[in-house]
Amino acid sequence: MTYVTFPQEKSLDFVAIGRLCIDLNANEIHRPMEETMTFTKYVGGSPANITIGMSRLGMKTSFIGKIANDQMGRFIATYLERNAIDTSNVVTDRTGAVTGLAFTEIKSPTDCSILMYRDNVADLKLTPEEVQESLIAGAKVLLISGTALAQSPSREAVFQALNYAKKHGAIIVFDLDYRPYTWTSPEETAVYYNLAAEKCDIILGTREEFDMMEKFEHNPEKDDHITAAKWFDYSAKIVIIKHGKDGSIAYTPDGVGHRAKSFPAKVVKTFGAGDSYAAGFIYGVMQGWTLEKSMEYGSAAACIVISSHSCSDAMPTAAAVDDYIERCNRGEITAS
Ligand SMILES: Nc1ncnc2c1ncn2[C@@H]1O[C@H](COP(=O)(O)OP(=O)(O)OP(=O)(O)O)[C@@H](O)[C@H]1O
Ligand SMILES: O=C(O)C[C@@H](O)[C@H](O)C(=O)CO
Repeated sequence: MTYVTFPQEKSLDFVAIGRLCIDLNANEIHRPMEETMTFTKYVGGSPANITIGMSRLGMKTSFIGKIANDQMGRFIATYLERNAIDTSNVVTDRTGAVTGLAFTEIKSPTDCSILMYRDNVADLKLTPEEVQESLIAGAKVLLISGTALAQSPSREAVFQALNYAKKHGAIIVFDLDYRPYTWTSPEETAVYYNLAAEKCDIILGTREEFDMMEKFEHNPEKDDHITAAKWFDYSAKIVIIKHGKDGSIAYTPDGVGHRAKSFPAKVVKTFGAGDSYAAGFIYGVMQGWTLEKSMEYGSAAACIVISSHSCSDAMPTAAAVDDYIERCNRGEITAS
């Protein structure tokens, strides 16, 4: 059964809008940040990571965002270009804004956290006038990510991108990607997330992220079916609710909850799971695969990333995901 039909006549497979920043991942793992002395620098930001994942899987990709006019900004642009991502709508800030930094603390495979430096960041300064309509008009998929809704003018830029996507028939994917740091109140967060979600075809989030969106709803049991059902009255055709290592469920308007098996992983750290899962899943549905197969592919991509030190740099190719699934099926990979 096909739940989403992609506009095949468009030449660009995928464009994302939002955060481009830097991850500084602790080299000395299994210790707190206070005792961590060295870090490795990677491109970061959830929508950037997903775009890198899509490009590694062989899709034609582009990014809409804003970078700082400094060495970090240039590092990001160069990395995207080296990964075959079109940067024609990556704008350079001229106001002295800086690159967002995410320092990651890896205390154990299950105890990881992120310390964010996000004051005056360039990515939140993208304006609606800077979003190129022609780019979105030529894309099969537009992905938005919740963090870009946290402040103006980036918030308006995302809504403008949504208007263009609706006008030109791109499939819209919303990765909730809720990071509390840049929001001022839970009420503001819930209102803007809900307004954006109404326009989206595929919504992906963790149970906790959907709880945040349900601030003004009645769902005391945190029932996934109730959560998903609301969105089918708007534009949604697929709502995925993720439950960490317990896997994810994709709900569809026919009331079915699709589940896929998850895979074992030798976990180094948990962050990046959601981004690689999103890339693998979107790639799968764009190939016309079943939701179950697409989710399986996302889960395997996630396992590869959480078994690695980085998020962006560890995004796998299609051959690497196929190989991981085959090795799991042969029993060659066990959980850590
Ligand atoms: N420990 C694990 N072992 C195997 N697979 C995992 C594990 N953790 C996550 N996954 C896979 O990754 C998918 C997404 O993970 P999760 O629900 O943690 O997303 P997330 O919270 O958005 O991730 P992130 O930490 O990047 O924000 C899961 O549905 C599962 O398939
Ligand atoms: O959310 C961030 O900006 C940090 C990311 O760059 C990091 O790679 C991550 O958490 C992935 O989800």
